[in-house]
Amino acid sequence: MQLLQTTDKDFSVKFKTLVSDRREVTVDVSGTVREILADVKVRGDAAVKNYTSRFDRNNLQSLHLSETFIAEHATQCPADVLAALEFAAERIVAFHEKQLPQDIGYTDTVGVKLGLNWVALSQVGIYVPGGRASYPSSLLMNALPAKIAGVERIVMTVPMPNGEINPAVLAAAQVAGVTEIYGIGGAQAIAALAYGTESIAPVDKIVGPGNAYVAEAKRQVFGTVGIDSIAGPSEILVVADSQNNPDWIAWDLLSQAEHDPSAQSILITDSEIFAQQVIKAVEKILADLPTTEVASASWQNYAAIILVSDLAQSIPLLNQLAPEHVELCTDNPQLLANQIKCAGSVFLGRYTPEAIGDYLGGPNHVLPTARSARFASGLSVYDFLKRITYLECDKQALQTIGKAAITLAEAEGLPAHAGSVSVRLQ
Ligand SMILES: NC(=O)c1ccc[n+]([C@@H]2O[C@H](COP(=O)([O-])OP(=O)(O)OC[C@H]3O[C@@H](n4cnc5c(N)ncnc54)[C@H](O)[C@@H]3O)[C@@H](O)[C@H]2O)c1
Ligand SMILES: N[C@H](CO)Cc1c[nH]c[nH+]1
Ligand SMILES: [Zn+2]
Repeated sequence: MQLLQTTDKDFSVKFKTLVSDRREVTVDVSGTVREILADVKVRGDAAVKNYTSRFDRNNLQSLHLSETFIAEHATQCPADVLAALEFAAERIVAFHEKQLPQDIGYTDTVGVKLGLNWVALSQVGIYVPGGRASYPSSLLMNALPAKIAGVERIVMTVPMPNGEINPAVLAAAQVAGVTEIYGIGGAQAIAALAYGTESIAPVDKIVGPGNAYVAEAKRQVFGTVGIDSIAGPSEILVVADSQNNPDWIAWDLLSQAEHDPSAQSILITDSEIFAQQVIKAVEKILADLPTTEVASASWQNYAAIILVSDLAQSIPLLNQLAPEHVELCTDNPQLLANQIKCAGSVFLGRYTPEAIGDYLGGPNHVLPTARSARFASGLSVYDFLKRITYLECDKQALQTIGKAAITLAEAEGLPAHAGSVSVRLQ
């Protein structure tokens, strides 16, 4: 963990380093992924089975999980977990339904009819990670917006290390209404979704988080299919005054650190005493945290505390860092929130821990990381929609706007363009 102070002489140099620091896996997986993709493209199911046996120690007879398998395993999900999944789904659906956009249609002053229609993608693949941990919450966050958008075919892949699967994942699939599920993961699952195999029909877009192999595979199949953003290691930035309970803030910082050794937690505060209290609280929690190995590595290597003289100074710093999650733990959080330009998702006040957003706040938890919040947004219903525009001129409308089109076509040296308009004006 590093402590920076805006009054330090070398603050701007240190802050620049913090902003530009790359935390992604340094191992180059692109060669391995390229080989896996090429193999699956040629050998289909046989290649997928081969990699599933090698990387997940799972000798699948069939890649597809049968209705009976899904039902039998889903019933093993504890009742309280199922109830929580259903509660989460209701809240996620309620928020995402409000995102459905309106079509546009109007006739302009010269009689041209114009329109823009939103159309759902036909078939999408959702990748649910399952290597080190299982993520039923990510299944809901990926599948429910697709359902709301109106996607007809939602295909899910989830790895099953040693042939095992967390029943909560299959219960979440039932809650979200996902029925076409394959027990595969990694680059081989992305290849199967993008190119298709004997048993998996290809999709048009692949969404969902995953490890370095999954992320690289998504990068390499982009173009053959669409993808969402590449969601890397988690990040949290907490802006907190000294009126906060240091324990609460320590738990918030560690909630994202425990995801990945490359996760990043940052605290911006105007009180040095409070900063020291948070550091102590983090160390105390880490001593007993079951996920301490991962969380400690993240805290030691990537955490930062920035001391400012006034919390208003946090805004330009925050906008440069463009973090995945921001917590504003102050009395009047809206004042700061209004000035945020670059962040994935913002959590306001002392009673909105980011973990609520990870599970059931309503907004999506698949968010831009590694400063991509400068230009990207979290997963939403829009990721599963396309736009098609419409235009209709009648004879009179074409007379009015056609001449200028002919002039522009001639200026571009494209006589067939000019001709296709002028023949209709004669
Ligand atoms: N941003 C989000 O919304 C969000 C949500 C949940 C999880 N995550 C992140 O997703 C990631 C999940 O990673 P994971 O590993 O647990 O599961 P995963 O499902 O992404 O990866 C498991 C797969 O990786 C492949 N693999 C493993 N080692 C390999 C090797 N040596 N060569 C080739 N392929 C190999 C295997 O095929 C295996 O099936 C974590 O980084 C987690 O933080 C992000
Ligand atoms: N915080 C993660 C996204 O950065 C999402 C998640 C899933 N489960 C718990 N958390
Ligand atoms: Zn989380």
